[in-house]
Amino acid sequence: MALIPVSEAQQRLLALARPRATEMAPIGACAGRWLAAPVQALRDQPWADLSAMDGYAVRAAEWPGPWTCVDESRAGTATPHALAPGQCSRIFTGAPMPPGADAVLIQENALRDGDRITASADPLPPGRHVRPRGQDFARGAALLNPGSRIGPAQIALAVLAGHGALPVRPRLRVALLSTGDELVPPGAPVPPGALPASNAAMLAAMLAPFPGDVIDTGLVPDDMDATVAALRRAAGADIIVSTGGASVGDHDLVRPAFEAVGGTLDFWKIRMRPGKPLIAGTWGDSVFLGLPGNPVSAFVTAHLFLLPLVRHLFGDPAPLPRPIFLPTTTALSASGEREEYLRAVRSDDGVTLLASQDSASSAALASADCLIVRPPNAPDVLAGAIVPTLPIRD
Ligand SMILES: Nc1nc2c(c(=O)[nH]1)N[C@H]1C(S)=C(S)[C@@H](COP(=O)(O)OP(=O)(O)OC[C@H]3O[C@@H](n4cnc5c(N)ncnc54)[C@H](O)[C@@H]3O)O[C@H]1N2
Ligand code: MOO
Repeated sequence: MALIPVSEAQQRLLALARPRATEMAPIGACAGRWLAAPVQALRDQPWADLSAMDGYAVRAAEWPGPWTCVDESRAGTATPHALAPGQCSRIFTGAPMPPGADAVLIQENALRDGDRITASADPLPPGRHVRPRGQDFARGAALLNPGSRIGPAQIALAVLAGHGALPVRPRLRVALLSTGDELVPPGAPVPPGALPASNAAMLAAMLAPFPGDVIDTGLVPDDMDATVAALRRAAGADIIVSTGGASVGDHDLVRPAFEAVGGTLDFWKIRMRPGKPLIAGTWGDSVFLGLPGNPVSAFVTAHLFLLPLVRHLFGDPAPLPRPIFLPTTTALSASGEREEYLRAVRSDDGVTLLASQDSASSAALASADCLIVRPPNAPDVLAGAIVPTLPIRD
């Protein structure tokens, strides 16, 4: 198969995903998801003209008083009594204005003598310290659009609008397979020839912000039967992700095992560095992604393919990472025929390439906070040139 360009591979991968049904999720389970349908206000907010301050509800035209204080309105009061001319009501923040009152004299500006209230400062314009009914939103108003991300502020708005659940895509099930005879679990003794398996833990951390379950099917030896069995354990997940065994060596069995279980390959090998041997296809309702084993390759391909696929399955209308454009602080040499994703760090001066660009250099990856994107066959550029950069850390 010819190497395919990154952008084409991303589009093809997203097109493999089947649309998922919408569910109503309790509001406490909605953070980090995307709305699947519009959200309208089920009520007026505020529900009535409310006081914004603690003080006295008065008729502004009667300033500076005196008023006779005849009642009290507090948050929770449903039907405050109407005021006659010359009357006022004690009122607290969030309480409904009594009919007849149109302003609030804050208590710091009031002189009180028994029930007799007088203003001590500043004329009161009508509407002073009053939040009119529906000022925030009116019943029926369109508040949030489909495709918008649900964060803390959107949750507050939806709750105030009367919602206890929101329409979203269901939690995602992602199964992980780590292939390689050499792998031992994190923290286990590492005999000669062995390597701690870091990819599954890294991918689980990358997936952590998204609601769902990560199913780690464990370490899979480089053996056809074992790889097939691991894929069967992963069956039914929305996304199945393997790492390692994606390339062309005798022990790279992921692609043949995927085809042996009945998976349909869509593409293999991308014109990118690192990450060339990426495999993508479908198996039943699952999307399969075979990432390369090198930790940096696995990270970069997860960032460019797995996370956009996850966002797409949650209904994000713009799931692909968006570059920002920064000056490079050093000259960059010409790139080869593959698109390059160079590990780099950002500062006030721009973006600086890290010394090690080896796709096995986990230390360089851990100090990087962005990737400089070099298009295929890009020429040398001098320090100061503006280059597309993908942030990889919050
Ligand atoms: N003759 C060729 N050789 C290679 C090619 C090629 O085109 N022709 N491609 C190279 C590229 S590019 C990459 S990337 C690697 C990745 O290939 P694989 O996906 O088959 O990965 P492995 O060979 O299984 O492992 C590579 C490397 O990563 C380590 N590894 C594997 N799994 C994990 C894990 N879970 N945690 C941490 N490290 C892991 C593994 O021990 C190897 O050192 O192939 C090139 N070869
Ligand atoms: O594409 Mo590989 O990931 O360069 O090392």
